[in-house]
Amino acid sequence: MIVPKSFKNTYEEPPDRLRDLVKTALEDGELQQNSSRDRLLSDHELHVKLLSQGNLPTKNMILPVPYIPSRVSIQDAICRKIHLVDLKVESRDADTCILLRNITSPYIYSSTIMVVEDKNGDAARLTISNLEDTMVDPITPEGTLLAVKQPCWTRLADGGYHIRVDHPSDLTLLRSDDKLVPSAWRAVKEVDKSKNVTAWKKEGDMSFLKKQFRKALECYENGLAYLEMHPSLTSAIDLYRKKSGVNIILLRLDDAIKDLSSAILTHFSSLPAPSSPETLNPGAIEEWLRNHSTEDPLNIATSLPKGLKELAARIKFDLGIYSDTPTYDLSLISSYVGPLTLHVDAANYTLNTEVRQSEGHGRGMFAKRDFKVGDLICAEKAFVLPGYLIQDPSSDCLLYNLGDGTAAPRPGALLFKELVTKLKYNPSLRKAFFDLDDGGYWVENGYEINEDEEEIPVDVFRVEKIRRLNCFSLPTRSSDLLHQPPNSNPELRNGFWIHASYVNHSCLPNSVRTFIGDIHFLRATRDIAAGEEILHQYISPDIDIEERQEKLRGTWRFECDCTLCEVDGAVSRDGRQLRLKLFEELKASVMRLGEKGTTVTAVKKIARGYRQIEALYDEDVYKGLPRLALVHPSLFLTEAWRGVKNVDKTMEYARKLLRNFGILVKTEDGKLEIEDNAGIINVEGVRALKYLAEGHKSKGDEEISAQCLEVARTWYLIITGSEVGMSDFLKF
Ligand SMILES: C[S@@+](CC[C@H](N)C(=O)[O-])C[C@H]1O[C@@H](n2cnc3c(N)ncnc32)[C@H](O)[C@@H]1O
Repeated sequence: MIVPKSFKNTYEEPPDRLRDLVKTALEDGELQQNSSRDRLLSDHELHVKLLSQGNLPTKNMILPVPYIPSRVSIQDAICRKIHLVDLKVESRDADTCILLRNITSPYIYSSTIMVVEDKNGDAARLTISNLEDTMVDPITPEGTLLAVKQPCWTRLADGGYHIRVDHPSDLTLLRSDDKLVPSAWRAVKEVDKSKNVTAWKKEGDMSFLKKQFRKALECYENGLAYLEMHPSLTSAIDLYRKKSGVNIILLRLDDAIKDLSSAILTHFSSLPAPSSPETLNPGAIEEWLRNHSTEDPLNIATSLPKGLKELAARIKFDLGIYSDTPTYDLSLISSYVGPLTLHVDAANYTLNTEVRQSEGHGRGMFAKRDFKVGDLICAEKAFVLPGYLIQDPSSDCLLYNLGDGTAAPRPGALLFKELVTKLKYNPSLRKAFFDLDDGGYWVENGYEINEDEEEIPVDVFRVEKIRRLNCFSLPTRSSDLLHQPPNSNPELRNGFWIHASYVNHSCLPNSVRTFIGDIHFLRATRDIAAGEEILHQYISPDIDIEERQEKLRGTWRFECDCTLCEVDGAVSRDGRQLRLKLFEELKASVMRLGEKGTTVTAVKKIARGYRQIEALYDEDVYKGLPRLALVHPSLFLTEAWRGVKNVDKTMEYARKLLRNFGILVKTEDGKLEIEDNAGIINVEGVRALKYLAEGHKSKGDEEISAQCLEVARTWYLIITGSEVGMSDFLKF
């Protein structure tokens, strides 16, 4: 087929044009003439052809103006069945549903697009958004029967209309024997009766190797159907095991549990009579797989073959195993993790923290016991952390939210899609996710919260709200950040941790979060008493209080009320602006120096500028608090004095650097003392301690030097999550 030169890809929607459409779409509600069937089909064919030729743009995932998912069941009598001729422009009725049949091979890129027909033979374009789908293993191959709830004609940016499905629960794939399916469509595709179980298994395995996971599931199911007529326990165990493994890959843990449970029951029924634990039934096995513990009260695992035991362990780790000891082999975990291997088989440790109402911050996380500086407060495996190669352009995508005009780059867009997929296929995991802060979205949109609701619907707009308010940005391993060249801006991943989502923000935190692959560690940066709220920094604080409050307001809709914000906020506007002006001037001088190279005279000039800013901080007011406008200048001066080998000045400015983070260091009577340790612990602080250790050693104060290094080691662990690379980092 020749693609005409004038061809325009109207399947990849330009967000700017859609944004304009959103603004003008309000007057709608009329019936609309659709394109002809022939035109739709030829247009579709061209798009599929173009896609198969490669040359793919960045994926634009688009969330339109929010609407609530339909809550009626398609099987309910109140759910009115309508046809394509009944659809109205930009107007949806939550009690309606349309039955459709896909008559094309789908186009799968930013979304899944196909041409469908209804019972009357009318045709239309259907776009399914927000679901993981692939051309090699499409969710809706040609011939698929679908029911779409609350359908409406949605305007396309380049003219024309389509039915657009955003909420996964508004779409149901129908089996051909479903009573809703019109009789004309019931010409059931006969299962190939000539195939025996071995043939189905083989075909399933081949599909699996070609990454056609859904096809593999279908083959294994056909194999199991064959076994109903020709029973074989060994084959049944094998097929259930394979299905369970495929479901894990597809993130369908609820289904994987059912399959594994069937495999285990079949296994026990194949053994001589008393081998099976007494009260074994599907419920008991499911309970064991979901008990979040290594405990096995019914002693199921012991007599399982290796394959089933491994699957059980995989599922248990994916659902989270909770341990009561904070013991982790950090070097080993760290050595497993790489750009494509984020998954770590490690247990969660959360029992010494609890979530409860905090004062003025909504819910928060609280200490249930005392923690010492450096202690692990909690550790948790990710709910979702998408794996992809950061340099790989084929995973480039953006998520446009037309409702609030925001756009999330690749890390957020991929996290959103994987969250929607995981929630869609695992109703059992929805409650914990949807309990999180959605910024009031659901209530504001009139959705009644029903605690007993059996199946919480997956509202994609709500998922996105929760993602934005609760996700973390992270490197593959926190220690990787220490090895980045200065001023480099590496792309960070976006991941989701449920327990950690309850930690509130403070610019003066008492904990620091780190990541090794998909495990999150939170450590105490100072001693914390039982009952205290655990706080970390959502973002490192800007020097300018207005800017930092603006950032917190913009993303999280609150203003920080920590002591630093209180004190910074009490400085007059003129005073703050003078600080900023001097800071900017000093920064420009440092930049100019960078071009010429550093001399002692030049460093002294910067030190004068430093003192000018320092004079603007009232030491009584800022006692024990960070002086953020002095952090970068003191950092520069510490390195500069070290560069010209002036030990005393290096130590003086290293101490000042720590002071500017709110950490007072005294080295009197041959002892290191860290006073008022309420400040901010980060890599610069660790480096400052290392320089102090180096300086004291060169002066023969071995003991203080060793004490500085000891504190530096604890801080290194706090900020990277492990000891990996510590001795190299602290070497001098
Ligand atoms: C990641 S959630 C933290 C848990 C949340 N408090 C809850 O009840 O689920 C982020 C939200 O918590 C609230 N929050 C966090 N830190 C806060 C603070 N320092 N002051 C006021 N609200 C805060 C804000 O509403 C923010 O959008």
